[in-house]
Amino acid sequence: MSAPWPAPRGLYGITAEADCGDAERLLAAVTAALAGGLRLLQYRDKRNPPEQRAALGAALLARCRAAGVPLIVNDDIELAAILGADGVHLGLSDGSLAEARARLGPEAIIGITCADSLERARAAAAGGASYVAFGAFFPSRTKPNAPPMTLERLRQARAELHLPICAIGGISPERAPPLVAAGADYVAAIEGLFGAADIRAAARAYAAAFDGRGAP
Ligand SMILES: Cc1ncc(COP(=O)(O)OP(=O)(O)O)c(N)n1
Ligand SMILES: Cc1nc(C(=O)O)sc1CCOP(=O)(O)O
Ligand SMILES: [Mg+2]
Repeated sequence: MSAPWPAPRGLYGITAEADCGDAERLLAAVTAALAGGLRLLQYRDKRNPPEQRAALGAALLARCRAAGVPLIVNDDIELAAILGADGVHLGLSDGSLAEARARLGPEAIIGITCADSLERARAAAAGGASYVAFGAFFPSRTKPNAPPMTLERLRQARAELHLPICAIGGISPERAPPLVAAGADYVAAIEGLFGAADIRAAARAYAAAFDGRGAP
């Protein structure tokens, strides 16, 4: 059964490329993050061929279902459909929101990258997106060319938009609280979470930024 949406506010973990070469390592990392309070998981894997991504995605979905946490597939609408995942995340050069909605159905979680653009977020909201993502709030070693986004624009987005907002880009646990205070419902992290020596402790530290804040 699909996980409920919106998921409670909190940490949105995104799988690290470094873990995607080893299924055991990937599942151990995700299991630790779930134990630490991860609220959403995105399967982002730009290194493996389709068959391997289908196998890893299925294993991740089983793990997420057991924890009641939604699994979002990055970029690939068809893989999300084949897996029966909870949704898909689309950037500027990925498939369209309309195409994803038509393929995945009305209940699917569809997230849209808005970079630093309120205009794009307005269009995504009007087009039926489930959440919008802004970034990069800090320099990201994972995605060094992501354009910068400001806290002030996040506040504007929060004041105007009536759908969940995700913040992304170079976010460590220490950097999460001001983003949450400015209106982020989810903070997305790769390196700060899956690059941590203790992934469960890192997830807990992110989750602490949301203490006292309930559903979006
Ligand atoms: C939650 C979230 N926000 C933004 C992105 C970036 O998406 P995109 O711009 O398509 O870049 P890639 O991740 O595909 O390299 C994301 N994946 N997740
Ligand atoms: C995948 C991605 N998208 C971004 C955006 O700004 O849209 S930043 C980013 C990388 C996030 O990884 P880390 O937490 O390691 O910085
Ligand atoms: Mg993409």
